[in-house]
Order: sequence, then C-alpha cells, then structure tokens
Amino acid sequence: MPDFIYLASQSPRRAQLLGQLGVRHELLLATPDEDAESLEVVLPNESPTAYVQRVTALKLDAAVARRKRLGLVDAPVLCADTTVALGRTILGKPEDARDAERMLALLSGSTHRVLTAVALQHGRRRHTALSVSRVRFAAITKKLIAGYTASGEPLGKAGAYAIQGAAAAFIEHISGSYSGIMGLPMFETAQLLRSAGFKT
Ligand SMILES: Cc1cn([C@H]2C[C@H](O)[C@@H](COP(=O)(O)OP(=O)(O)OP(=O)(O)O)O2)c(=O)[nH]c1=O
Repeated sequence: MPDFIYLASQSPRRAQLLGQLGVRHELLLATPDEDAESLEVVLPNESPTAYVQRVTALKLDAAVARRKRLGLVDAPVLCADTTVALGRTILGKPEDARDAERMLALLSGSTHRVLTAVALQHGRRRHTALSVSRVRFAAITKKLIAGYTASGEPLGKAGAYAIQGAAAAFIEHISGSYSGIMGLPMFETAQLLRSAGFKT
C-alpha cells in the first residue's frame, strides 16, 4: 500500500486543502496533448448535479489513464470538480471579465448552490462523494462588481468568485461545507481516503 496519493488537479486550493488532512500527495497533471478543458462541456438539459459528477468521473478516467501511460506506481488517484448552480443554471469558470461581471450580477441578492464532486480511484475500486452547499450573496452594486472583477480574483473560479478571497465580504450566509465551496470538501474527502485505507 503506497503512503501517498496522486492529486489530479491543477488547483492550488485543492493541494492546500489535501495537505490539511495530512495525506502525502504528488500532482498528476494533464499533459499539453490532453485537452482538459474540453471535458467541461454541459450536455443539453443536464442538471448541475449530473454535470459535476459526470465531469469528475471523466477527469478521473483521464488521470488514471495518464498514470498508467506514464508507468507510475499504482497509488490511489483523487480528483474533484466544483460548479456553481443558480437553480438549474450552471455557472462555470468565467471566460473573461465581462462574463465574470455577468455571473456576479446573477448571484447578487440571491442564494445559489456550490456543488463539489470528489472521486478516488483505488485499484479497481472507485469511491465518489458529492458536497452541496448553499451560499447567500448580499445585493452588490455594479461598482463593487466592477472593482472585484478588476482584481482578477474571479478568473479560474466557478461562479466567478472565491469565498477564501475578497468575495467573503459579499457572503451573508453559508450552509454546507466551506472547504467544499473552495474546491475540496474535507469531510467527504477524508471519508474516501479512509475507505482506501488511509488514516486521516
Ligand atoms: C466557488 C469557488 C470556487 N473556487 C474554485 C475551485 C476550483 O479550483 C474552481 C472550479 O474549477 P474546477 O474545474 O472545479 O477546477 P480547476 O480547473 O481549478 O482545477 P482541476 O480541474 O485541475 O482540479 O473554482 C474557489 O477557489 N473558491 C470558491 O469560492
């Protein structure tokens, strides 16, 4: 049994959160020939829950294939995907600053869900979990949205905000998992790791 896992994620938040659990990890990143972004395409009529779970499974398939292709040791592979859902509308990562402003205006003054799916491949077994949180945004002015967008923080974040960053000032209430909103739910991830034999 290896004493580490592969984390198939380019997200520094996920690496940081995994470190918090005290589990050693190595990054298993997509090579330039793999088109990781193309996995994140929403199917017609797909619900946010179905979408985030499907994308996570695809990410894990690709990562496990990558581990085999590179001839790496047979350690467990972990990956996750986070999406923001306003009702059935999926808000992924903004394409640019304008798109970020559009998303933030949608979130302003309402409650949305943040869904993070996690999956762990261990030998032939796959363990999966889903974390669902509710986040209530205060009504925020156009000026605040413009200032926040200009900071650059929304780029690369689902729903165009980071709870761990300056957007914390917009959030009136959350129910669920703070770490799940950041991208890796600690409770669910620890459970998956335990089922793969790690002591967390
Ligand atoms: C809502 C929210 C999202 N996010 C981030 C977490 C994820 O990194 C990102 C959603 O994008 P993802 O596609 O889940 O992940 P990623 O592309 O950053 O990394 P990888 O696929 O390689 O694992 O949004 C925050 O950091 N804070 C928040 O409050």
